[in-house]
Amino acid sequence: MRTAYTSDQIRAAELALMATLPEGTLMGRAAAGLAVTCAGLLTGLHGRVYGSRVAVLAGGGDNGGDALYAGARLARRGARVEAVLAGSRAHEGGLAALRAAGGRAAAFDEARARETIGRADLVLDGLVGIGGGGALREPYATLAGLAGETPGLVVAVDVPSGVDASTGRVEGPAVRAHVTVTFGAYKTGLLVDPGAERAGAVELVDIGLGPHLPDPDAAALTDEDVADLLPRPGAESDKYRRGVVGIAAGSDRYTGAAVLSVGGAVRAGAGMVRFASAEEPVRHVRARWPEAVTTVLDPSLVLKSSLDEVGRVQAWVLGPGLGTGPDAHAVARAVLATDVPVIVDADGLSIVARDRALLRRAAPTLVTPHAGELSRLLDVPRERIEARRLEHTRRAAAELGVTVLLKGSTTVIAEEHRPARVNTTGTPWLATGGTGDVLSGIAGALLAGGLTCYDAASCAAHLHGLAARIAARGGAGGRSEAPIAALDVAQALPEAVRAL
Ligand SMILES: NC(=O)C1=CN([C@@H]2O[C@H](COP(=O)(O)OP(=O)(O)OC[C@H]3O[C@@H](n4cnc5c(N)ncnc54)[C@H](O)[C@@H]3O)[C@@H](O)[C@H]2O)[C@@H](O)CC1
Ligand SMILES: [K+]
Repeated sequence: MRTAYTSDQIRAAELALMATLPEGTLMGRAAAGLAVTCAGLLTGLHGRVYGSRVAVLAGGGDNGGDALYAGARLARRGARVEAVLAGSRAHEGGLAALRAAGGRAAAFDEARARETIGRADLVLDGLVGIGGGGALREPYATLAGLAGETPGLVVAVDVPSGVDASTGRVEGPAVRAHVTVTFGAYKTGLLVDPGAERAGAVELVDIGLGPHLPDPDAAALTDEDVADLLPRPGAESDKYRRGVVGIAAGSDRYTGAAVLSVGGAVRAGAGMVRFASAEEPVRHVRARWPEAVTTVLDPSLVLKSSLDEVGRVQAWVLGPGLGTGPDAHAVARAVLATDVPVIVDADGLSIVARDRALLRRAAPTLVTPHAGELSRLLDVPRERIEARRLEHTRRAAAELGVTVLLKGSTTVIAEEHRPARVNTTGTPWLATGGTGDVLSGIAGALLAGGLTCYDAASCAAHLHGLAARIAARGGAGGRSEAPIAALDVAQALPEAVRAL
């Protein structure tokens, strides 16, 4: 598991560790690790460090200190290092080390900074780290913009400047790095968009913080974690024990979403799928997935909140293509009145946004909105949600008393009193119609298989992203990606499980 922390958590751990070590030890470790990564990148570019040009953007705090000390190490290996000092003061020790190693440094001057950055092979962003707050002020903002114009590689020190290390929030100009070298532990803002996207590849330098770290603020599952969590059939298993998932989706008007959700559940390893809906979607599901046991719902029974005719299930998926009219509302009421875990997705979310009381139930509930749907659930503008994804996912979990999976560029999962989970798999090709319906089916299968909402959501997102990548590459070994359809994602699920 990759665990991540807020700035405050990191700072507290650093203080505790620092108290046990001679002054300067931590910065020495950080700068040494940073210099090794930069030297590796420069060697990759030119075959050597000697003679390469490095621009160090140094803020007034310790983040600038790290960058200046790393610059000094590169200068000692023959790099031509020039530092742009952005603050009214610079880290004294770092600046002296850089100068002693033959590097140059001067206070910010726009024309000169443009020239230095414009000819650099590598720009080291040491403007602000975990001490940053709010939008970058001048001249930091200008320098963050100039870093975007360099022909060279951009390496962010600890976090890309302009990205909030605790949340991934970006308010104004921010550095876009090829590589971020982060110290001691991952910061949550490096895993959550828009910060994650600004960070590029993240490398962790161990500075000995481990024993001082508290419970994480967020975590990302690895393939191994998902392999361990995934319910797998044993010799004793039969279809009932493996988990029966009920899917209440589709309507005479929308049949595709139902087919995709059932496909996700079948391919993710449900013991059995019971599909309940109107006549037309039932016909489509039977034609595409003969494995599913189908029931045409009698509206009068649903109105009495009875789903007895469907048979026993261990979890329900509610919503894809369901519609939002009175019949759909009755189905939602009946499903949410059951005593098993329920995933509410798509139209199901529109229904509960209008009738929040439906979410007050004893059994666990997982909601899987995208930003627009979460905007309706929380009554917060979509743009605010996009800019502060983690914060709003947590808020929804607390306010609604459910587990929340927010879909999007990085999928975030929140449940009260648990670290947020951040998904790291996927491909931009996933942004296509119907993939969310497949996700609901996968999560349903895992929930019916016995996972909690929190684990089912995290594992479903992981597998979904992995399957999408495999589908886009035409197989686990493929190198370049191509467009995919939602059904391709469902079809690639077995290969994703095999690849874990
Ligand atoms: N505390 C420690 O033990 C260690 C800290 N390290 C480094 O130290 C960093 C934290 O250092 P600091 O606490 O000095 O803080 P930073 O250097 O991250 O930021 C503080 C500086 O940024 C300026 N600043 C803050 N917000 C700004 C904004 N919006 N616009 C413009 N300027 C802004 C402040 O005026 C101050 O000069 C870490 O990110 C890491 O790089 C590492 O050396 C490892 C050890
Ligand atoms: K930085």
